[in-house]
Amino acid sequence: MSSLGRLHLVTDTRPGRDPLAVVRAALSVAGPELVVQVRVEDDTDDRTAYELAGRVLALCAAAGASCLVNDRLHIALAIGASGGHVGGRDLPVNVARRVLGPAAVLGATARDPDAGVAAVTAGASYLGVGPCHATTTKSGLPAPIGADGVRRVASAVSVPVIAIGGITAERVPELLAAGAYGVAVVGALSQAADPARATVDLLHALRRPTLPVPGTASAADQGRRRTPPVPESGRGHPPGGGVAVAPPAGAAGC
Ligand SMILES: Cc1ncc(COP(=O)(O)OP(=O)(O)O)c(N)n1
Ligand SMILES: Cc1nc(C(=O)O)sc1CCOP(=O)(O)O
Ligand SMILES: [Mg+2]
Repeated sequence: MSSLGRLHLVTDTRPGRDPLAVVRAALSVAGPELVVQVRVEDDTDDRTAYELAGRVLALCAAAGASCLVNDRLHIALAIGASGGHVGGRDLPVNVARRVLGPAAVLGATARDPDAGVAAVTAGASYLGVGPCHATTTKSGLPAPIGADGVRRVASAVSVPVIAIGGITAERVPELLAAGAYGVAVVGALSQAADPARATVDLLHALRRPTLPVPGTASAADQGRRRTPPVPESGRGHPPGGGVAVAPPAGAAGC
C-alpha cells in the first residue's frame, strides 16, 4: 500500500517548455510530498514519452516522490512508475486496473458524482476532478465545475479527490473546504517565474487546516490533515499527511 501526495505536478510539454527543469525545482522543495504525473501531448511519439518518463521517474525516486504516467500505461509499466491516470477517452478504468495490477496507484478523471462512483467501483484509487476553473493549458474541456462541483463528487466517493484546472495557491482553501484531498497543477508551476517558490506556496496552502465538510467522505481526510495517521510501516506517509491508497476490494477487473 502506498501513500498519495497532495500536490500533483502534471508535466507541461508544450513547445518552449522545460518540464524537467520544473520537476527538479518542485522536487527540490517538496520531496516526497510531490506526485509528478508525466503527461505528454497527444502527438508525442512513444519513444519520446518513454525517455521523458524515465528521466522524471529517476528524479522522483531520488527525492522519494511518486511518479505517475498519464494515458500511456505501457510506459508506466515499462519504467516502473507508481501508477497511471486515465480519462474518458483512455482505457476503461477496470481495464487500466488489470493492466497496472492491484497495487498500483490508478487515477481516473471524473466530472460528476456518477462518473466518480463508477470509476471507483471499477478500481480507481483516486479521482481527478475538474476543470475547477478555466484553464489555458488544455482545450476542449467542458465548463468549469467550481468548488461546488468538487464538493458533489467528493461527497459521493471515499477515495481522495484531486482537483484540477486553473488551480492556484489562492484557490486551494475553497477546494479543500469542498472536500478535495489535493490538487493537480500545470500552469501554476510551469508558468511560474520561480517554480520552487510557487511549489512552496501551494504546499503551504495544502497544509493549512480546514474545517471538515459534514457528510463528505473526504471529511475523514480533512481530519487526518490535523492528526496524521501513524504509518503502518513507519514510512510512506509524507510530512503533509498523505493517505494510504489501495484499490477497493473486489474492484471490477482486478
Ligand atoms: C489529476 C488529473 N485529473 C484529470 C486529468 C485529465 O485526464 P484526461 O481526462 O484523460 O485528459 P488528458 O490529461 O489525458 O488530456 C489528469 N490528467 N490528471
Ligand atoms: C490536463 C488537464 N485536465 C483537466 C481536466 O479538467 O480534465 S484540466 C487540465 C489542465 C490543468 O492545467 P492548469 O493547472 O494549467 O489549469
Ligand atoms: Mg487521458
